Order: sequence, then C-alpha cells, then structure tokens
Amino acid sequence: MTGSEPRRRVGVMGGTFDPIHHGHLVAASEVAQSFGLDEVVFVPTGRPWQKSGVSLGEHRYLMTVIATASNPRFTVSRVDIDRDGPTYTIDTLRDLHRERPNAELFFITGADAITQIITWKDVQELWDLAHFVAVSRPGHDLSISGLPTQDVSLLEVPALAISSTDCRSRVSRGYPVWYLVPDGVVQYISKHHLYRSVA
Ligand SMILES: Nc1ncnc2c1ncn2[C@@H]1O[C@H](COP(=O)(O)OP(=O)(O)OP(=O)(O)O)[C@@H](O)[C@H]1O
Ligand SMILES: O=C(O)c1ccc[n+]([C@@H]2O[C@H](COP(=O)([O-])O)[C@@H](O)[C@H]2O)c1
Repeated sequence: MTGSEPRRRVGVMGGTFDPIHHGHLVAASEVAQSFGLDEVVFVPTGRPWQKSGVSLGEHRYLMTVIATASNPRFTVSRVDIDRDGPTYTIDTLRDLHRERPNAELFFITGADAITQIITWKDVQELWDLAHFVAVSRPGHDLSISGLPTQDVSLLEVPALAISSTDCRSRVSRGYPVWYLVPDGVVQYISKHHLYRSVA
C-alpha cells in the first residue's frame, strides 16, 4: 500500500444485539450512506458491564451474522465476544485499529447511548480513535451537549420504535417479532428457544 491511497472509511456498530433488530440495521445503513462508508463492522458485545441477564455471546453473534449476511458492506467482528473481562469500547476501537491500520473509524450509536458516553471507560481517549455518529431514536432526545462537537455528529434516521427489550418481551408473551427483526433471526430465536422466560 502506498501513502497516496485514500483511507478506508469504516463504520463500527457496537451493540448487545439481544436480539439484533431493524432499528440497528437501518441506523448502520443510513450512516453508511451519509458518511460514505466502505464497510460497517457490527461488533456484538462480550460482557456489557452496564447490562445484566444478557444471552450467550455465541447466540448474539450468530444472530448478527444472519441479520447482516445479505449486505455486501456489512461484516461482523468477534473482537468483543472473544476478549475476556468487561467490554469497553476503548478496547474495541484499539483492536479494530490493529486489524485495519489504514481505516478511519466511525462509531455509530443511538441517541440513548450517546448520552451515556461520559460514563464509558477512558472516554477522553475515545475521541482520538474514532469519529462518533449519534443517530435519532424514537423516545430519546438527540443531544450531544457537553461532548466535543468536532468529534461527534448527529444524524436523523427513519424512526423505528423497536428495541431489543421489547422484542424479548414479545417473544416471552407469545407475540410475533416478524418484521421487527430479520426473518432468519425470527427463525433462530424459535429454533434455540430464546427469550421464552424473559419478563
Ligand atoms: N430503534 C433504534 N433506532 C436507532 N438506534 C438504535 C435503535 N435500537 C438500538 N439503537 C442503537 O444501537 C446500539 C446497540 O443497541 P442495543 O443492542 O443495546 O439495542 P437496544 O434495542 O437498545 O437493546 P435493549 O432494549 O436490550 O437495551 C445503541 O447505540 C442503540 O442506541
Ligand atoms: O466503553 C464502555 O465503558 C461502554 C459502556 C457501555 C456501552 N458501551 C458500548 O456501547 C455500545 C452499545 O451498548 P449497548 O449496551 O447499548 O448495547 C456497545 O458497543 C457497548 O460496548 C461501552
């Protein structure tokens, strides 16, 4: 590779994906379009330290692979699933930089997650590793007050009032999740009896 080649623009869609749903996929697709991304890497969390009662990483990883398989620009990384200990985005971004030294990274978050970012590990170092793109999400104000404006962008995306919490709850109550999650994910949930006892 010569120094004159443009850097690849790579989105990073981090999430617990328990399960992955169309809100995640639309967010990634819209950011890819608006920011001219060459690739979006979906990174299922390993051990999300701010959540409890999360499904096995392998289930969440496989559902993410199924959901993204048809999009040639979408890929899935195991860096968080395979790392021991709590999952921190600082480690995710360092690992992805090691794997893709020529990439410019764009970390994608929803409006709810960006307001929590000041609670994340080593937040001041995150700004050097990626540009952050916060997308709109129904029920959450899209605000980045207090965050460095040169490092964080806001993007309005088509509103999908879908959450993984609601999907799990629907499955546990015998309601369908067809069209909230990709068809293959509906079938995976059913085949592996996921979320049958979630409140
Ligand atoms: N419907 C949505 N629209 C826009 N962004 C979303 C949407 N759902 C999730 N996100 C964003 O995707 C990322 C990963 O979300 P996550 O996997 O925690 O899903 P979730 O639906 O928020 O899950 P849960 O209900 O279990 O908290 C977060 O940055 C979150 O803000
Ligand atoms: O780095 C942290 O301390 C940190 C704390 C909470 C969440 N995150 C990341 O934010 C992304 C969305 O997380 P979640 O829990 O909303 O699925 C995911 O990539 C997490 O690893 C990161």
